[in-house]
This record gives sequence, C-alpha cells and structure tokens, in this order.
Amino acid sequence: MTTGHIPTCDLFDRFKDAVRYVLPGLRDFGAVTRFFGPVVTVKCVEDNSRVKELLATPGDGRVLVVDGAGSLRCALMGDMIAASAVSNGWAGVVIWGCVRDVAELAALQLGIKALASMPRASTRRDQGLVDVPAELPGATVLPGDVLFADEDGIVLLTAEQAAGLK
Ligand SMILES: O=C([O-])CC(=O)C(=O)O
Repeated sequence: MTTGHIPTCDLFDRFKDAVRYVLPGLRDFGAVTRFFGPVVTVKCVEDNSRVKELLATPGDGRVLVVDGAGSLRCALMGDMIAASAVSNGWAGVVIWGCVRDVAELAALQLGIKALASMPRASTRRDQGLVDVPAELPGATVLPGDVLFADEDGIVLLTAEQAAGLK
C-alpha cells in the first residue's frame, strides 16, 4: 500500500476503467483537500448515530464513507463530530448527504467531501449499518476499499489494486 497520496488523475492514467470513480457533485468542506485511506462504510438515512460513534474511535488514517442516500433534509456531521474525527486520527469523511457548521469545518485538518450544507441536524434514533456496501454517486463502496480524494474528484481502488501501488 502506498504511503502517500496519489493524484486521482494519475490513478486514471494508470488504471483507466479498472477502478471506480465517484460522479461529480460532492464538494470539499475541510481544510484538507487531498486525502486517502482504507475505507470504513456506514449506511444511514437522516440519523448520524453511527457516524458519531465511529468517528469517536481510532481512525488510524482511514476514511469514513457515509451513504446518506443523498438526503438534503438534514446534516449528518457538524463541527463537533468532525473535530472528534481529527482527534482520533481519521484521514477524511465522504458523505453522500449534508454537513453543517461549514465555517468551522473549513478550519479542520480533515478531508471532508459532502453534497451540501444544511443547518438542520439529524435525529439520532440509533439506526444505521456499519461495514456494509455503501453507495456514493456512481460507485458502490465496499469496506476495505482504498479511497483517494483530491480537487479533481474521488477514486476507489480494491485493497489488491492499492497493494500494488508504490
Ligand atoms: O450533532 C450533530 O448531529 C451534528 C453536529 O452538529 C456536530 O457534529 O457538531
């Protein structure tokens, strides 16, 4: 596995269509715009219980992928949860859904890509699935995939593909 970020365009040049690409639409909200790491997945709709729990545990340089089914009705992460991700060593959080506290997120040393901002928080009902196949626009993400993100977009590799990178 590589020890550094590889530009997503270089990954295309190397792998072409053997890797997965997330369709455009997710924006950068964190101070870090280039990040990579093995993926942990969460599937949750308008309930960020699992997101809060996971980001309070050691991240070890991993990236949390949140399949929020694209809901624009509430935010799945704000500055408190994101700050806990930073303290716990997560490399990034990619959310098919919304965030809030945008001004504070912009100051955090964390990669954050999400659809949009929304002041309304989610309602925690202790629901959501961890380590299951998760959808991002145009790509299915599996636990253990390796995600590379930068200003150009997001690319997903299998662990085997990532193992071959220098
Ligand atoms: O608590 C939430 O649901 C989201 C939030 O505002 C935070 O992370 O600060």
